[in-house]
Amino acid sequence: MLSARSLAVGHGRTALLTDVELDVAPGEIVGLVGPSGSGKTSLLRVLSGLTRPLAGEVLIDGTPPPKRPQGRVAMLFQSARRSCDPRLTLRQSIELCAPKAGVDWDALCARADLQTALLDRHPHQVSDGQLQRAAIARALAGQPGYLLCDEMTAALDPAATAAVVATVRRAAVDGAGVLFVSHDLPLVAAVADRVLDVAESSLRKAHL
Ligand SMILES: Nc1ncnc2c1ncn2[C@@H]1O[C@H](COP(=O)(O)OP(=O)(O)OP(=O)(O)O)[C@@H](O)[C@H]1O
Repeated sequence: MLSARSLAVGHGRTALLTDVELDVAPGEIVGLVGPSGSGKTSLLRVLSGLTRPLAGEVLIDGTPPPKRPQGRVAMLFQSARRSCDPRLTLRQSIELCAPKAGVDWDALCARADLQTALLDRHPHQVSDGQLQRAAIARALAGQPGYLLCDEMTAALDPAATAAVVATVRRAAVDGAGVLFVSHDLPLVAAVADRVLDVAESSLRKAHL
C-alpha cells in the first residue's frame, strides 16, 4: 500500500495541499482530479520521492521508503518527449531502468503495447503515442509497485489514449497500484476504481 499521512505539499513556504491522507492499494487505479495549479503534480512528485514534503510522510506498506524509492514508485509524465534523453534509443533508455539481470524484451513490449521494431529508434523517430508507450515500458522495466501517471494522455489522440490506458489497466491487473491524474473527467471516471479531488485542502471523494 502506498500511503500519505498528514502530508503537506508545496514550494518554499507556500503550502498547496495540507493534511493529505491517501492510500493506493496494489492493483487499484485511483483517479486524482483538481483545478490547474492546485498541486497535483507537486503531490505526485512527493509521492515518488522526487521532492520532499513540507510535513507528514509517505509510506510504503507502513514504512518510509528508502531514500531513492523510484524503483518502487515510477512517475509517468504528460510529455514523454521531455522525459526521454534524445541521444538514446528507446532500448537504451529502457535499459537504464532495467534490473541488472536484463530485459525480456518481447514480454516487456507486449505489456507496454510497444512494437519491438521501434526499440532501436531515437525519440525523434517515433510518434508521441509510441514514445509514451516506450516511457511506460521504461517504467515497467524497473518493476515498480506503483505508477504515478501525470496527465500522460493529454497530448495524445483518442486512439493513442486508448492504447496507453489499456497498458495502465494491464499494469494494475498485474498488481501495480496506479494514481491517475487527468483533466479529462470522463476518462478518469472510466479508468479509475475511485476518484479523489484536490479542490479542497484535504483530498475528498469526487463525484464525477
Ligand atoms: N518547483 C517549483 N517551485 C515553485 N513553485 C512551483 C514549483 N512547481 C510548481 N510550482 C507552483 O505550484 C503550483 C502547483 O503546481 P502543480 O504543477 O503541482 O499543479 P497541478 O495541479 O499539477 O496543475 P496542472 O493541472 O496545471 O498541471 C503552481 O502555482 C506552480 O506554479
